[in-house]
Amino acid sequence: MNDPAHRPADWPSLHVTGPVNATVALPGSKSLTNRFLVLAALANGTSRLRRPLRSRDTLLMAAALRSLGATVEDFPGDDAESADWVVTPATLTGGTTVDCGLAGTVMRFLPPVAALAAGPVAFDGDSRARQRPMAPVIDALRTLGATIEDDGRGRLPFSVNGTGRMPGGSVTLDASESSQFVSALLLAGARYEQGVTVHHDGKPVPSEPHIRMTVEVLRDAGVVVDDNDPDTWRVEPSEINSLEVQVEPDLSNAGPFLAAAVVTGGTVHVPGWPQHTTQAGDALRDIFDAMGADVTLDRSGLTVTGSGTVNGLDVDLHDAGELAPVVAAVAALADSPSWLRGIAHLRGHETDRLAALATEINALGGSVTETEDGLRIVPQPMRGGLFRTYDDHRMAMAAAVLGLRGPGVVIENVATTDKTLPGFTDRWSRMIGLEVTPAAIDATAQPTMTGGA
Ligand SMILES: O=C(O)C1=C[C@@H](OP(=O)(O)O)[C@@H](O)[C@H](O)C1
Ligand SMILES: C=C(OP(=O)(O)O)C(=O)O
Repeated sequence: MNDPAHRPADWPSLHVTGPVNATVALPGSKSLTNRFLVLAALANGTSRLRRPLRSRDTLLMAAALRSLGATVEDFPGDDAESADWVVTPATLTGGTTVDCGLAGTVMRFLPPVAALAAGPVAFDGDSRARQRPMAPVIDALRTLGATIEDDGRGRLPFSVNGTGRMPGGSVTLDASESSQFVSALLLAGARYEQGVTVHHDGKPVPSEPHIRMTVEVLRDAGVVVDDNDPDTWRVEPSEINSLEVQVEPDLSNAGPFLAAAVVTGGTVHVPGWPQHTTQAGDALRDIFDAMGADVTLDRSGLTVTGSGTVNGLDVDLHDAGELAPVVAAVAALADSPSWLRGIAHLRGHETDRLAALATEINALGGSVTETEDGLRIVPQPMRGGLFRTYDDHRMAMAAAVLGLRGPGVVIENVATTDKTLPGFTDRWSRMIGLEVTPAAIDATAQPTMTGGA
């Protein structure tokens, strides 16, 4: 991958000399879409998901559920970009292999579902997925009655050898590396004979809004969940009601677009921003406000207007780690230093994001130091150059933000953004007012473009 001759589609990112002013509509939330798909496949009837996200992570989830026996069909909806998904559950059967790609939600949420299937279900994924932490889910499923064959490393690949039923019960695990370990067991737990009680024992669980999201979608589907005691969640055994839901836009994916307003002194409006949400991306409102932007949420959506100066900030992103790459990019362009804290767990994300951000921002002239649990960022004049993305969609999006202000930033393998936001380069180009043509995404052939609104 480091051999320039073999690098997939590098993209000279777009540099602007004036403010970015745009309205940017975003497709559905990855986290909500994949939770709804799982619950719909376990439900007591046919469900309909409106405006679901169709990206690599959610297409892998849909394909996996199909291979376990559920039907997931396209149905014309009211969103031109994305047909509805109609999901009809069926008795789950094994004898299949699940490709997790690099999706944490697939590799963590589906083994507890596979434990309910009759027959073996093999799990594997991208080479980096084989390094992402999984052991707490594997160990917990064994405690709850599942048989799992693995090589003892507590990582992909492994096989869940289901019998068509799961006893369930109580389990203690350490979810300090990922909230997804807890969400995974809760999502399937209602279908276990004794339900499930999950107790966390360890350093604080990251990404807590994602667990709240899990609890909320379960309750909306009629499942009784008790989360009154700290670090303990109890899901009662019950049916899961079929769903009729509209997926909110992905607020974390709004990050780079809103950041474009912040770093260029422009205005970006994201329609449909929910007034109430469990999405971690909602934290962008406070973050960009603290960085000096004007942030307004009203019925039409969220509007962020950059003031022309960008304040550095000291922020704990433990609850919203997936925002860190874009916030780091904005911080690198700020007028004063920043601390991003509480994000040691990002070392187990799509790549080691702390190392990757420090290495790549520094390669463009920045000054980023990795700390035990985050990043210290001291803004410096930036230069152009290749920004490696390590198969991480959010690294590519962070690079696009840097490229707005510094000409000559080339984003390696920009297609990695397909993980959660297909068509990223088209959407980005439209945002800054460029006509989108097929040639505009033929990265290697194009000079750096200068746009502006
Ligand atoms: O449950 C989810 O949908 C997610 C939980 C979080 O994972 P971690 O708790 O591993 O950070 C988040 O970063 C990820 O993008 C999506
Ligand atoms: C950490 C992320 O994804 P995953 O669901 O694969 O963990 C992310 O999208 O930032």
